[in-house]
Amino acid sequence: MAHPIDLPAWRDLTVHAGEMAASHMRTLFADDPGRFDRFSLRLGDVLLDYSKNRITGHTMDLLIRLAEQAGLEAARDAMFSGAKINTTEGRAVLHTALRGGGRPEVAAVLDKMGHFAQAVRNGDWRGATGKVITDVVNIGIGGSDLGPVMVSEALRPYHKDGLRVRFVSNVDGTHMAETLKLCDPESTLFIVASKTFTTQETMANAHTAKGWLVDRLGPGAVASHFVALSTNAPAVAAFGIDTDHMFEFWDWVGGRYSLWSAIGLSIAVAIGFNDFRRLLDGAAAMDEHFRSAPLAANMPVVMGLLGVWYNNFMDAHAHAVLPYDQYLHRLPAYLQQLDMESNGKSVARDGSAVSWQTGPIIFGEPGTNGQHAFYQLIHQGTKLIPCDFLAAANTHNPVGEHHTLLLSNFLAQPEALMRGKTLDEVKAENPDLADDLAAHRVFAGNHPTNTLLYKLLDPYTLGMLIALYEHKVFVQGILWDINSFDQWGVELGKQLAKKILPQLTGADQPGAHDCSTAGLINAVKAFQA
Ligand SMILES: O=P(O)(O)OC[C@H]1O[C@](O)(CO)[C@@H](O)[C@@H]1O
Repeated sequence: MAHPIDLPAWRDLTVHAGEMAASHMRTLFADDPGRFDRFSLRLGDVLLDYSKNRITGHTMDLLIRLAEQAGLEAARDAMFSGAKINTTEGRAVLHTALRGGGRPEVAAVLDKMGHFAQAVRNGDWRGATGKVITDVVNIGIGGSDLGPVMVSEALRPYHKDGLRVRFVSNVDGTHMAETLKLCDPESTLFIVASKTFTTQETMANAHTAKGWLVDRLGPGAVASHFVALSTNAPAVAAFGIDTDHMFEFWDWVGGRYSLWSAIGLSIAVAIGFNDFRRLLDGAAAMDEHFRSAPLAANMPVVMGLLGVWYNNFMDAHAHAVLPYDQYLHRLPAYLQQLDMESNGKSVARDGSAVSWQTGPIIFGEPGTNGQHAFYQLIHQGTKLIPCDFLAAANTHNPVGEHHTLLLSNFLAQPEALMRGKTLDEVKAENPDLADDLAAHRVFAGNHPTNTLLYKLLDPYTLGMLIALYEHKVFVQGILWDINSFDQWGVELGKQLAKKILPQLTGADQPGAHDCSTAGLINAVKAFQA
C-alpha cells in the first residue's frame, strides 16, 4: 500500500487544513443551526456529538476519502476474518470473536467461567478450611490488569455485596503487602492473570501471594485459593496451579484487547456472569456497527478520522479523555495502554521509518477534578488538545443535586472550549478593566471536543464504549499504516532490567553501562549499605 502521505486525499487535506486555519467554530455554528444534527451519531443508548470540531462537510468528505484510499474497509474485513494482520508476530487479531459467538473453544471457556463465577458467588467454591470466598485478588499487569480493573470499577453498582475484588499489578512489594493486609487467607482467592505466564511483575507477585498463603494454610491450600488465566498451560502447571483451574485463551487475543476473554474472570466474579455476558453483547453491537455502517455514519471511523485530522494536519500531539462519570475513573489509564501501546509506533507496516505523526499522548482524569487541575492549559495554553467528554444522562447515585451539577459542567466545558471569550466580551463584563489585564481573561476558543452521552453506565453500554475505542484505535493504525497489535517498544527496558538485577543484589560491579546508570547502581547500593 502507498504510504498515507502519498495518498491524494492526504494532499487535499493538507491544503484544506490551511483553508480551515482562519475559520472559528463560533462562526461555523452561527452559520449552520443544523450542525448538531449533521455531525452527531446515535447507536442504541449512546450518542456521539462531534459537531464541536474544526470541520465542515468538505472536511469529513476528504477524511472519508482518505479512509477509502487507505483501504480501511478491506483492512477491517481482514481483521474480522481472522487474517494474520499482526505481521510482526504472525498472529490473527480476533478479540471480536470473543464476544461474537460462533467459536466453540470460546463458548467452552465462557461456560467454564460462568460456572466458576457462580460457584464463588454462591459459596459453593470455598477456601481450604471451608470458608466462603470474600476477597478476590487479580494478579496481573498491563492488559491483564487495566481492562479488568477499569471495568470492575465502572460496574461497581453491579457488584455482589460482601465480595471484594482487588487488583495487584505493580512489582513494588508495597502493592501486594498493602493488599494482603486487607485479606484473610482462609477466604481469599487469587486469580493469576497472565497471557504469557512469564511476566516478571506478575510472577513475582504470584509467588509472594503463594508464599503468604502457604505460610498460613500449608501447601495443600494452593488448589482452592489459586486459579490461572493464561495461554501457557505448562507454565501454569510449573507454578503449581492445576490446569483444571486454568481458564484458557489464545494467541489471537492481544493483551490490551483481552478483558473479553478469560482475563475478564475477576469481572465475571464481581458482577455475575449474566452481566458479564451483557458487557460482551454491548461490544458485539459496536462490532456489528463498525463492520456494517457506512464510513460516514460509523462512530469508530468518525472518531478515528477526527483524531487523524488534528494529529496530522493541525499539529496536535495529545488527546484528553475526560469522563464526567466517577465510575470511569480508570478509563484514561486503560485507554493509555489501548491507544499508546497500539499506535505508539514509528515503523510502517513495510518496515520503513514513518515520516508522519502516529499515536498521540493520551491523558485524562474524571471531570470535574480535571477542571481544577489541567484544563487551564487546554483553555488558554499554546497547545491544541482535542478532548473526549463522556457522561451518563442518568446516575446510579441520585444524591441531592450532584448529578445535575456534574452534567452542567459536562455541558459547559465543551461549549466554553468551542466558543471562547473575546476581548470585547471581557470588556463588556468588566468595563473598567485595563487592556493588559483584560488580555489574561480572553479565551481563544475553537478547541475541538467530542461528546459521548449515554443513558446509564450499565454493562451493555460499557461494552459498547470500550469496543468503540478499540475500533477507533484500529482505524487510526490503518490510516497511519502501522501494526497496532505488537509492542516491541516494551522489550528493551525488560532486557536491561534483567542485566541490572544481579548487579543490585550481588557483589557484581556494574559493567557495560553508561556512567549515569553505573553511578546510580552504585548509589543505590551505597544508600542500602
Ligand atoms: O499478560 P501478560 O503476558 O503477563 O502481559 C502483560 C502485559 O505486558 C505487555 O506485553 C507489555 O506491557 C502487555 O502488552 C501485556 O498486556
